[in-house]
Amino acid sequence: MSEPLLVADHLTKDYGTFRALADLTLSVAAGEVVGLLGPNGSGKSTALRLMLGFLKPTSGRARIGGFDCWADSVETRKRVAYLPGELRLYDTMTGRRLVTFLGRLRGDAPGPEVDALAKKLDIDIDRPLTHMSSGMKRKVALLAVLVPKVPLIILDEPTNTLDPTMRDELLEQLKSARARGQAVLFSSHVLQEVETVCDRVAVLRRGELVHVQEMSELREGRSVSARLTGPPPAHGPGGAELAPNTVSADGRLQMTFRGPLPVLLDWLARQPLTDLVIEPQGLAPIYKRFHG
Ligand SMILES: Nc1ncnc2c1ncn2[C@@H]1O[C@H](COP(=O)(O)OP(=O)(O)OP(=O)(O)O)[C@@H](O)[C@H]1O
Repeated sequence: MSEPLLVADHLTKDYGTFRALADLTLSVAAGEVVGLLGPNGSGKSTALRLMLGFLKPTSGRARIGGFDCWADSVETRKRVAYLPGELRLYDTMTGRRLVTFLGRLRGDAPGPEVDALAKKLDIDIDRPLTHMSSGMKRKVALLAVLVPKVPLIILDEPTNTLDPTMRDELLEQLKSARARGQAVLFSSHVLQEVETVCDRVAVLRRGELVHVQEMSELREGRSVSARLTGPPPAHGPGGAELAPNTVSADGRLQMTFRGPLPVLLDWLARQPLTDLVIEPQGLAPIYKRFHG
């Protein structure tokens, strides 16, 4: 069986005596969207820059399409479109010239999709970049990343400086990229955006991978919060055992339920409730476990 599109294999980076990334092993398959989640300084950008061949690993390696990201960086970069966390654009160009220039560097001639995408992102790409706000420049950079149909898109905190409408548009664009079979790896510290779009989420803490979450597992779960006015129930939904701290001393019920909704509703209907919230299970409790 061939290896996944992107493979990080015990990837480690020290800056002097400081270990910014420790032993990261992670893969991204074609057509998969993976989020790299962690607070400031947890090693997200370092991981992405190692995968792009901008940094030499202290030990371990990363491969894209079977090529080593450091030793064969020309080959690996042909397969990747990258949005850096901090932009350095050629300010004298218009947005259109920049996108065309970057396309030509990889041997593509961007077609009419540039204008369609510019319209969706609500940018005038014929304005010089010097006349654009930082959010507009970021949208031009996003356009340059979304136009080429490369196997892998890597984005470092792509929603930074985007307004909420544009953030949603970007997430839609990432879903479209997945539907075309492109893989996406992006860093973020915003739980809600990774929940919306990712197939898998990798949580970093101080340079270490502390958790990998398949989002499909969470989407099957529901988080239930309620207040009980009577004694705690003897059993959970469908007669299942209840975990010991499901109901606190002051009557607050907090649980996760996986199973058919009617079973949950039937059980809840028989409890002495004054308050009830049922939500899709999100990443928040998992993230809090590592970054509480
Ligand atoms: N060139 C460098 N020299 C020394 N230390 C560095 C260098 N670049 C990053 N670091 C340190 O490595 C750690 C990881 O940084 P990195 O930029 O990878 O984190 P991050 O998760 O992307 O953070 P943010 O969310 O703030 O962008 C931080 O402690 C940072 O200070």
